[in-house]
Amino acid sequence: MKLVAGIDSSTQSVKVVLVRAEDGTVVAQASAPHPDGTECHPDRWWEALSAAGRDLLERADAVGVAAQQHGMVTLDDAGAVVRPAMLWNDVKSAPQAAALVTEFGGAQEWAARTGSVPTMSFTVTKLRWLAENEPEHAVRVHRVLLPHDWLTWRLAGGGPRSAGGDPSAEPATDRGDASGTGYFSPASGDWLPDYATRALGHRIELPRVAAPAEVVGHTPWGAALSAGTGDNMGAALGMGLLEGDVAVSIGTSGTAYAVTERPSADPTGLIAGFADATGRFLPLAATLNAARVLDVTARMLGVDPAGLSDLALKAEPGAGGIVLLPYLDGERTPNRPAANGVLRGLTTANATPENLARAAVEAVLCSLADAIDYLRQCGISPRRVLLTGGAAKSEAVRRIAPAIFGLPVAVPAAAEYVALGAARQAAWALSGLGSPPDWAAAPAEAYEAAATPQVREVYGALRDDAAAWQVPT
Ligand SMILES: Nc1ncnc2c1ncn2[C@@H]1O[C@H](COP(=O)(O)OP(=O)(O)O)[C@@H](O)[C@H]1O
Ligand SMILES: O=C(CO)[C@@H](O)[C@H](O)COP(=O)(O)O
Repeated sequence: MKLVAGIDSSTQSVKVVLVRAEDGTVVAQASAPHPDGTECHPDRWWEALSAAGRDLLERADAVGVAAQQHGMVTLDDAGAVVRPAMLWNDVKSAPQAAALVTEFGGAQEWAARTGSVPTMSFTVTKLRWLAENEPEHAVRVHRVLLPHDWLTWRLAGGGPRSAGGDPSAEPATDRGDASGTGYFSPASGDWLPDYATRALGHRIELPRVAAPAEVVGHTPWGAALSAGTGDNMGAALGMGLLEGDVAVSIGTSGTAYAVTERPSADPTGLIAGFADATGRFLPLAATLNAARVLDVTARMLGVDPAGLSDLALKAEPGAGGIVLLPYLDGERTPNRPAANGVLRGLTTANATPENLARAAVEAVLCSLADAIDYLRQCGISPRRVLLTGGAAKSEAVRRIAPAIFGLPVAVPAAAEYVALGAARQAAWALSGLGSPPDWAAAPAEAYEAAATPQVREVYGALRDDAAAWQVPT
């Protein structure tokens, strides 16, 4: 019996699953936390992976890594990390994003060339930030990798000699994760090296873009390494998204995405035109404020996640007139890097823990309902939503989601879908076959509810009221 391991190196933690290659049955799994923040030294990911993967990875015949997208891992000519990676949720490069859009021909041109109009999440904007703010680091950058590329390279023995690695090992990436850099064309599958050069100020080495089922190297114990991918592409492969399905993930980020046969190029920038991990495409809207909005609301109310859910379900739809705009740490979709959260409609009568909890759940879901609408504007017609991510464990989120989305919601059985997608890619690479192995779709719990468009209307009025969310400068 062949075993494959899948890794999800996400913002808050790393998860490792060991599964049977033939049918995807999980044999063992483990996780370890990552440090909090919007920058992280890649060595911390390696240490967490080493802790969680102990006793699992070495049992695998093949390993695949999926990881948080966009993070900028800078290496010098000896393969050493130049500075901590700037992550997708780091908003420092918002001014550089706006400048690059203008400098490289405007939003239409960016969408046509790269599939996306870059916000501060995209790697290219972080390159420009580095050039402008840390020239002493910028000048040392020889190679730029994404989090999953770097971890795959380390698993293949790559790394600086000081860490026992081989700096000359050739790194690889896949078209899914490459499409979040801002210097790659998802439609053609080629790097756009001039974009990276112009952003940073000098030419850099980029990883080879591997085919979806390629073996890109081997671990020291002989396991095959698949190309790996970004976490959202991993989840799409792990869940086996079908035509008509829109996946909504509520983790550190909120995402809504679908698998399509044709590339997308949205000049409004609301939809990122990513590639997927199978040779198709993954148009996606990503928000910065998702599960953490629920975390901080629970903390304010002095309850745990289950307590927040209980409170929210005791309140009526519309939270007694309280509405929360959840752009707590600036927002990416829509592009409002300087926004903060806004709570509107508090009265002495409605200011209860129940209504505050409900307002937080409705806020996160309304921002993701907007994301689903942006997908519709790109020609996607969702028939149901597959709800995943850490906050999909919340009963309130599950029960309120169909009312806010106006769509049936299916919650696949609790599992690490990003890590399972990485494992499925590894099993595919191991098989040498033309398509991913047929693993049975996970059973899903169905949730339906009467739509509450009035909740979205009140939310939409606050979202569109710039005077309310603009922070005075
Ligand atoms: N029962 C729950 N109710 C609400 N939120 C939850 C629950 N369980 C976990 N979460 C939240 O899920 C988030 C982590 O989700 P996850 O998808 O693992 O994140 P990421 O992949 O971005 O690191 C945390 O913010 C955590 O508080
Ligand atoms: O930036 C994006 C997608 O474009 C995020 O979805 C990241 O990929 C991080 O995801 P999580 O840590 O929330 O899983």
